[in-house]
Amino acid sequence: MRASVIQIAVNEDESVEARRRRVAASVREQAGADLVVLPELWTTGAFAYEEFGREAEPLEGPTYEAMAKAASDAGVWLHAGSIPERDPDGPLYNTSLVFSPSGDLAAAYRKIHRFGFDKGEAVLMGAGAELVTVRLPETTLGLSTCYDLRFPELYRGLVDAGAETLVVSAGWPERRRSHWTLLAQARAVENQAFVVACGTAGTHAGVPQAGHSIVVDPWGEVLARAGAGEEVLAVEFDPGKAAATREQFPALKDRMLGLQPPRRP
Ligand SMILES: NC(=O)CCC(=O)C(=O)O
Repeated sequence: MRASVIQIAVNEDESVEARRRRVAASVREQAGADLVVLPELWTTGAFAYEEFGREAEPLEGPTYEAMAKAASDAGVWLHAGSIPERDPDGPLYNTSLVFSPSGDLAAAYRKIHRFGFDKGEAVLMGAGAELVTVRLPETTLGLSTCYDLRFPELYRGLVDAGAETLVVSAGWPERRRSHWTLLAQARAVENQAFVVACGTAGTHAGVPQAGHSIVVDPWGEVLARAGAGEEVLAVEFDPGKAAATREQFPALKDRMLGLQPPRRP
């Protein structure tokens, strides 16, 4: 299976429309790949909180249109990263879109864990409530977004739903780059799954981005790693390795569910 991870630079000197055109062109250049992955909130930047409301789109808005067309032009499965979605009946959501090679929407995932504690995304956006998997011919994707990476139970839920390739679409800051790499490898090892983690480059809202998108195999080996700048990370892997690893080293079968909390003295 061939995957292209497009690590986009999100800088404020480029308009959203210009970036949308540039990203669509980059997706088209990936014809021949099976899966293309984009980062979180690449229209605005994940930390450009003031832009969320201004640039929010309905689900089937301009980014949806451009990415659906790019997916069908290239004939690839496209995880188009996430958009600030304006739900007509509710709040904003940080919503990832996945398109099939014919340009049809295969899945939409509303980010479950919002970043910012008592500000930023955590107060500006609503929380998703549903795990999302997508069946591709070669593997089943489990979807997640950025801060979700810190919550292992989400990935266990995705594994229980059949995921063998965990996609993380992110706008992770440089300041916590070591966490990004460590957690991507941890999620791969503990879930015996591929992790395809795509971040942003550049600086927006004064927050330098980590870049360093990474693809990890179910044994925790790093198959490919990007640098700090804009880059397309192309990687080929055998998706069957997830099932093989789970069979040869069946640690997932030893999970002890429903543990009791410690008894109070
Ligand atoms: N956009 C995000 O979710 C940022 C997450 C982050 O900075 C962190 O977990 O650290």
